[in-house]
Parts: sequence; C-alpha cells; structure tokens
Amino acid sequence: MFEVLLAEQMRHIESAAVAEGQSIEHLMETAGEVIAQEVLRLFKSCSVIVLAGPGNNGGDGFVVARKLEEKGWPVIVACSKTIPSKEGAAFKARSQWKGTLIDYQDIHFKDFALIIDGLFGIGLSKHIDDPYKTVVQKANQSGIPILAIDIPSGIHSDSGEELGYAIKAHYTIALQTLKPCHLLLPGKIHSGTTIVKDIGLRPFPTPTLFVNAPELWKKHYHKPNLTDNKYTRGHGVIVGGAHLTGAARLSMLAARRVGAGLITLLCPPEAQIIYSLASLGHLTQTYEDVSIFSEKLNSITNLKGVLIGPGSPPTQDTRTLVHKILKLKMPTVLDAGALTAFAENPDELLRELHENVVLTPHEGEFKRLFSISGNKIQRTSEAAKTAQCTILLKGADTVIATAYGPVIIESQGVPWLATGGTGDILSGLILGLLVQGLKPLEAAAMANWILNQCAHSIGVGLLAEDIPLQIPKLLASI
Ligand SMILES: NC(=O)C1=CN([C@@H]2O[C@H](COP(=O)(O)OP(=O)(O)OC[C@H]3O[C@@H](n4cnc5c(N)ncnc54)[C@H](O)[C@@H]3O)[C@@H](O)[C@H]2O)[C@@H](O)CC1
Ligand SMILES: [K+]
Repeated sequence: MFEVLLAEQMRHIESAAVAEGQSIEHLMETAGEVIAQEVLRLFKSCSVIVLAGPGNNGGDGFVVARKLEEKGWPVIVACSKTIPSKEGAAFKARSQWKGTLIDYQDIHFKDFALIIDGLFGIGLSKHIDDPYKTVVQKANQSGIPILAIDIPSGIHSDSGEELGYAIKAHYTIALQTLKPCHLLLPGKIHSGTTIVKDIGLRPFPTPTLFVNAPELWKKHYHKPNLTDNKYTRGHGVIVGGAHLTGAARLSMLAARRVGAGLITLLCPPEAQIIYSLASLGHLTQTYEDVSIFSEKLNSITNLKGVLIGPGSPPTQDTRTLVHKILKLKMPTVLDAGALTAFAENPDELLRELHENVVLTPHEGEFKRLFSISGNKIQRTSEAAKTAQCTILLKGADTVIATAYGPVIIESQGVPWLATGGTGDILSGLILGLLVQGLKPLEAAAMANWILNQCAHSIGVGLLAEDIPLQIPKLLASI
C-alpha cells in the first residue's frame, strides 16, 4: 500500500494480470464496482452526470454509471459520439450502458448534483483540447462536487502537471495504488481527497516510489531502552553562526527532542552566550577561527553527526567549514546557508558529497546547486545520483531521493508549515535521527513525517517554536 506506481508500471501489472488469465473487461468491471461503492458511501442518492472519455478511464465511467443506475440513482452519461472504436473493453462497457447518452455540449450541469470524471486516466500524454477542454472548464465552474476516476482528467499521471486544463476533483478514487500525480503539485490539489481502492492486481515486483509512512522506516528507529545512556543515543554537533542564531537554536531543540543523546553547539566565541542561554541541557563549544574548527570537532566525544547551515552566512568561511566536515565522512546534514554558500560554484560542493550526507534544499536552493529539468521526482532522483547522497527537496510535496534508487514522497503537505524556522526544525530532526543510527533516507523520511504530523496537530497559527513540544507524543505513537 505504500508503493506509488508510474503509468508504465501500472500497465505492467495490468498485463501480468491478463497473462494470468484475467480479462481487461473483468478489471474494468471491478474498477467500476469499487468506484460505485465509494460513491454510495460518500454521497446520498442524487442525479449524476458521468463524463466518459475515449479510453479505458471512460470505460470505467460507463461501468460506474450502470452500477449506480442499478441502485436506482438517476444517471446520464456524456461522451463523444465517435469514440471509442468498436473494440476493446471500453467499447463493451459503453455498449452495456442502456441509459441516456448525450454529447458533452448538451450537458446542463445545473441539472446534476454529482459529476463523475471518467474523461482521462493514466493514458493522457498531451494537452487536452476541445471538446474535452470546454467540458472540463464547465465542470470546474459548475460548483458541483466532482469525483474523479483514478486521476483527475487533464493531470499527467507521472508528473502531477496540468496538461492545459484539468478537473478539480473533490474526491479521487485511485485504482490499485497511488500514482505520483496524487502527491505532487498541482495534481495533489486537483485530486482533492484521494482514496485508494484495490482492484485485485498483484503488487509491482520492484517498486521504487513510495508514499511516506512509518512502515518504511520505523523498524530502524529504536526507542530508548534501559541499557542506553546519553552516549549510546549519539552525540551531534550543530554549527551555529555568529548572527541569525535562532535557526541553529531551533535545530538544537528538534535534535534533542527526537532523541539525540547529546547536542553540542559549535559556534564563534562572540555567540556562545546566546547559544548557552538557549536551553539548559545542551553543550556549547567555540572555535575562534576556521583553522581550528577541525581540531574542535575532533575533540568531541563520540561524535556521530554534524549539521551545518541554519543561520550560516553564505561565505568563504562557511564553505571552508563544510569542506572540513565532509572530510570526516560522517553523517552530515547540509541546509540553508551551507547550500547557498556554493551557489557560485556548485561543483566545489558536489564532488565532495558522500553517501552519509543529507541535503535539505527548498526549490530556490536546489536551483542554485543543480541545473536539472523534469518533474520533481526526476529532478530529485537525478540530483541525488549526481551528488551521490540523499536529497530532501522541500515543499508541500516534499520528495526524498537517494543515489541508490528509492524515492519517498510526502503525502501530507501542511499549509501552515510555510513559515520561518520550520526548515531548521526539519534539519535538526534529521541530525537527531542520524546520530541515533538511522540511515540518511530513513532519517530524512522519518523527520519529514514527524514535522508534518506535528504541524497537522498544531494547526493554523503554528510557530516553528511550537513543534518540538509535540514530538514526544508522536514518538510514543510510533
Ligand atoms: N491499468 C489497469 O490495470 C486498469 C486501468 N483501468 C483504467 O484505464 C485507465 C487507463 O486507460 P487508457 O490507457 O485507455 O487511457 P485513458 O483512458 O487515460 O486515455 C487514453 C485515451 O485517450 C486518448 N488521448 C490521450 N491523450 C489525449 C488528449 N490529449 N486528447 C484527446 N485524446 C487523448 C488516447 O488516444 C486514448 O484513446 C486508467 O486510468 C483506469 O481508469 C481500469 O479500467 C482497470 C484496470
Ligand atoms: K479521470
């Protein structure tokens, strides 16, 4: 249930089912049945218009229409007169529809209380034009609830991009698995509430895309036990700048709350007082000059990971510190200023990254380091391969990718996380989990999940400072 499948992978499992003796007609009948069941669950009996398109998504629409009519619902189907061609499952589904059939242009949307969108599914590959464009526009403007079959029509299944015009659904019933478009913007918004319904296909044998969920990483996270002490829980260093000290202080709180045994703030001497007073249970160390930074870092007992970037200025000194940290080859989080410091010459950073590093750029920071085009999954994956590390590309549709393959997409997306300091909390959480022994991918995914869950429970009005106190009850729930 955590796999997210590309259109090609969906076709693969469909073909495998056919090779095992199932027919497309049977799969379509199942799809129509599960969607009709969801309509019955979500809505009271009402007049329905089904928009049926030229392919199998349209075929599903005809089956849903038949199932709802059998339950006594008033249903009309709208489709193009010329299609589908006189073969295949979609044609069969259409010929089994004995109710009213009209052309798109003859729809009076005000006569209906529910629109079922079966125009296009995973087969849409190019921008939609008329008659589909106009019917999509009118459906969106009607204000009537829309339930999309599999994906909202007009959205590209693999990228979530809008191909000209796209249905804005209230509900989307995803068949068998989620597709990237249910998670990536703008498809995520167009999907409304997405519900996944099994249609009896076997899982894809080698999935590479996953939706973020505790099942992906919780076996790597160990709650403290009686034999633990602060050293076995891991010691992390956060490099704090002389100014903008709030950022590293937020990271420190998050790293400690998520369970790091010890956190030391390593900072220039003039800022030590600020960091010392930030809370009571962390340590501070100073480095007078970048030339003695490595010495100071090496003197820290049982050091298990380093975070640099929150509040760091994008300067030569920051670049020097990053180089010194990367030489240690230890678990490292690079965020904010530690990324922007390399904007002029990204290669200087990229060639030194290694498998224990997590980068946490937002789109702007990402573009300063990588000139990669494509959808968010492609860009994050390619960047992770180029940099040979883990990359968490932030946003309402955060994507986390590794150099070795798996990609995790966040499903939650909490709007009120878009406020100052939440990124510092995230990088602190990742550090806190890395020093406890989680691998970069798992640490990044778990941290992002915690951040979103906390934000969700805090609600509108969230401040970054509110998040750390939410962490204990969340850890207890894992
Ligand atoms: N994969 C599976 O295992 C199953 C898929 N089913 C349904 O089948 C759908 C996929 O069906 P299809 O592959 O037939 O694809 P679609 O129904 O998404 O659409 C493809 C059809 O639209 C046409 N088309 C594509 N882009 C167009 C454009 N811009 N303007 C006009 N016409 C365009 C194509 O020529 C083709 O006729 C799924 O989304 C799902 O709803 C279900 O029937 C059950 C099983
Ligand atoms: K659809």
